[in-house]
Amino acid sequence: MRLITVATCNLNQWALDFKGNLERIIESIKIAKSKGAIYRLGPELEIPGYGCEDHFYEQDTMLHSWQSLMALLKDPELTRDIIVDVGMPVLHKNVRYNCRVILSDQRIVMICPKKALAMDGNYRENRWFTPWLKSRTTEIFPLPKVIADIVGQTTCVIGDAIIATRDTAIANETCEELFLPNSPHIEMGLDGVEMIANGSGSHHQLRKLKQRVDLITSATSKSGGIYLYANQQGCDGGRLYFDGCCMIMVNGECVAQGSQFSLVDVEVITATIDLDEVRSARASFMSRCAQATLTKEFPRVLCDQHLTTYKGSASQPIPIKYITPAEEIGFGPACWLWDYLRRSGLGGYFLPLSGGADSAATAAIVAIMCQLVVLDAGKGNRQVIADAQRIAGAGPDYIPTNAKEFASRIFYTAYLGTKNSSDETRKRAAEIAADVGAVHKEVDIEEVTTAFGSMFGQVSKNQPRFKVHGGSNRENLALQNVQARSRMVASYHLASLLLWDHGREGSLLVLGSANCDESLRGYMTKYDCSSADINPIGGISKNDLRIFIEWASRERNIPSIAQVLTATPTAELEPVTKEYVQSDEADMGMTYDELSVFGKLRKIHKCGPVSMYERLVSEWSHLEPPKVAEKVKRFFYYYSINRHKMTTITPSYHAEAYSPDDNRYDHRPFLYNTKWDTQFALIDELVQRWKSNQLKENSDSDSDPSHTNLTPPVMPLGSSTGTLIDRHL
Ligand SMILES: Nc1ncnc2c1ncn2[C@@H]1O[C@H](COP(=O)(O)OP(=O)(O)OC[C@H]2O[C@@H]([n+]3cccc(C(=O)O)c3)[C@H](O)[C@@H]2O)[C@@H](O)[C@H]1O
Ligand SMILES: Nc1ncnc2c1ncn2[C@@H]1O[C@H](COP(=O)(O)OP(=O)(O)OP(=O)(O)O)[C@@H](O)[C@H]1O
Ligand SMILES: NC(=O)CC[C@H](N)C(=O)O
Repeated sequence: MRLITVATCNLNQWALDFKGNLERIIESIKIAKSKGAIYRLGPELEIPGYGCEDHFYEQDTMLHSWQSLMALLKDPELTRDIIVDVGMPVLHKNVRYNCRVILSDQRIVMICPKKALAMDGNYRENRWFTPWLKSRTTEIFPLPKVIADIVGQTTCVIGDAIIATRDTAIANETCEELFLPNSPHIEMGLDGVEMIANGSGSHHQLRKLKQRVDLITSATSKSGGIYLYANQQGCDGGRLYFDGCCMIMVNGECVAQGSQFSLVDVEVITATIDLDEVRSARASFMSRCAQATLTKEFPRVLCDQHLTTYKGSASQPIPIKYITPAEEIGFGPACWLWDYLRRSGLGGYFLPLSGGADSAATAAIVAIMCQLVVLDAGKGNRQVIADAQRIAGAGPDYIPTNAKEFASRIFYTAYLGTKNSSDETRKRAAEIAADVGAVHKEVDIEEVTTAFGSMFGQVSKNQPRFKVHGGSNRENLALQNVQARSRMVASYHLASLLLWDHGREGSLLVLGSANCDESLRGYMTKYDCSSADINPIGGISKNDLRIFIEWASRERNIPSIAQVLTATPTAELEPVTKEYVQSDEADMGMTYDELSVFGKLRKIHKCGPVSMYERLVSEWSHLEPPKVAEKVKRFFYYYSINRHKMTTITPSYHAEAYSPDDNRYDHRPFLYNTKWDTQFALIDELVQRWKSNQLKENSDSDSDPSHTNLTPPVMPLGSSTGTLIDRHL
């Protein structure tokens, strides 16, 4: 047995919070050492924080990063008997790299720049960094004088190399590199690297953890070896929630796993691994050995440390813990809201609560946040207790022990009724607020909207009417929108005064609750309650929210929210008559299920109108192509007339791959030709072609007595012939 004890962590870093970031790094090193680890891995760019974005251009960010590194090197204890692997940006020959810096015994062993940058979806690393493209090449890096003065070392190695200790070989692979078809761990593993250290900055997305775990499992089961995975955890200043889940895997099995969602700022996990297990697995895998002998060697940088011991016992495999999407929606946004609140310096949240599904889900997420705070306070988490005391405006003796009681200090809701509001939604809102412990107000905003009516009377003799009263579409929309917009102004007014009214300092953050699907369709009033400070559910589809509501009502002690599942979603902006009750899906001209499909095809599968039509003709076999064409065209029409609303959409928690958030994720124009002339003309041609084929087939079958199948077949994609443009040319 040759045992090695290693540590990795989840750190809740915050962009540009150099002091806090350094404190958390130091704490993680101390914990790792106290658990006997000889290697400590931290998240990607942990020194300045992963999300510095354009601040990476600033020389100040470099300067402060070196200052933090200097602090780590200055204290002889921190790097004694342990290899410390930290992430920071490094400028080499006037080129900026996203690097791992390897420290040992107050020396810099080497600097490993990231070789493949993350550039899709939310990631734009190539905007600030250059990948290290010189495979198996190292150069001399002259250390800044301040560092050289401390460590007595003037240069170190930078580049694509392996760290060779006296008894093993270790290499870095940074975040995105794990996701590549040709990951560094493949060649490095073949070249004898026994442990890969991956410091990541990887964000949460619903159902994504499995992909990450599968990649690490496959990396270590195919080639054998140890894999250390560290991640940022929390909101580091943007829309993303980094979901931790630090892990240690050996030969395809997990031996330690950290939390995915947590309020703990520093979480260190360790495992003791028998290196002989790795050696034996590899050396008996004969076809791998043959490949290994052919592998071109990487440069090795020596680190004169002995990492293994013969004493102790190895950690045993554990099952990987996955949670359900409903739990992910509950815990991810709740942790994000907590980080946002404590870091914003404000005194709590305000939510306009309508008694409908979306604001009910948002209220439930705040309730779960309060539950997590109470749970962590109960475990003695001093940071959580201190933050809770400050936010709640309570004294040093206050310890939150009851989630509803804590909510009553930091969560305010209001039902903002007009004459179109129903008793049913008003009652539901009050019950939900009581269930989550919020301070709830009922405010009548009818007078405010009437005042807008009088204002219009000053400029016109015409008084707009609702459609049900004989008004036009335009009048109908204007009368709806003034109610919705007044709610937004009322919300900010209440948020700025409610704490004052309760004799407390500060003000509240306004929560928005537009979901991903209605944003995509633009079924919302611009600058209404969708224009809030932040929105925990803006990246979540209506269907997932329903799953979440069902779970939260059952498992998180919020029974009243279950009522919204059976209620018809309605904006309650139009008068109810005997013949008419406003309903979301009827208004939108499409169902939430259909919207989810359109959303995924548009964003994830990169479909324009024609490809979407073609895909859906084959997937929606219950509909005939003319119906599919109508639905696709309707979707693109509404999507494009409302796209401008995405430019001002409230920043929301990114949770869904088909999020339409224009600001960071889904970059598109916001002024479209909403006629889509060319695109819709081709769809019409394809429909025409289908109709002609139908006629032909019907007439063929009429003349063929053996043909008994009367159901019109759906034409397979690309099988059509004719004189029209062939899409598949
Ligand atoms: N191309 C363009 N670029 C930039 N801005 C553009 C624009 N076209 C219109 N606009 C602007 O956008 C305005 C139209 O958008 P907007 O005012 O939102 O109004 P609009 O989209 O016409 O109506 C809002 C819709 O949301 C529905 N809704 C449903 C459920 C809840 C709520 C709610 O709020 O509670 C609302 C409501 O029933 C209605 O159908 C125009 O008046 C103009 O100011
Ligand atoms: N009567 C109301 N009182 C308070 N807030 C309201 C009211 N009506 C609407 N809102 C706010 O405006 C937002 C958008 O309204 P909309 O009718 O679109 O609701 P929704 O998206 O269907 O959500 P919900 O299911 O919460 O009603 C709501 O989520 C809520 O925050
Ligand atoms: N920082 C990174 O390289 C992250 C990229 C990676 N694809 C992820 O989502 O986890």
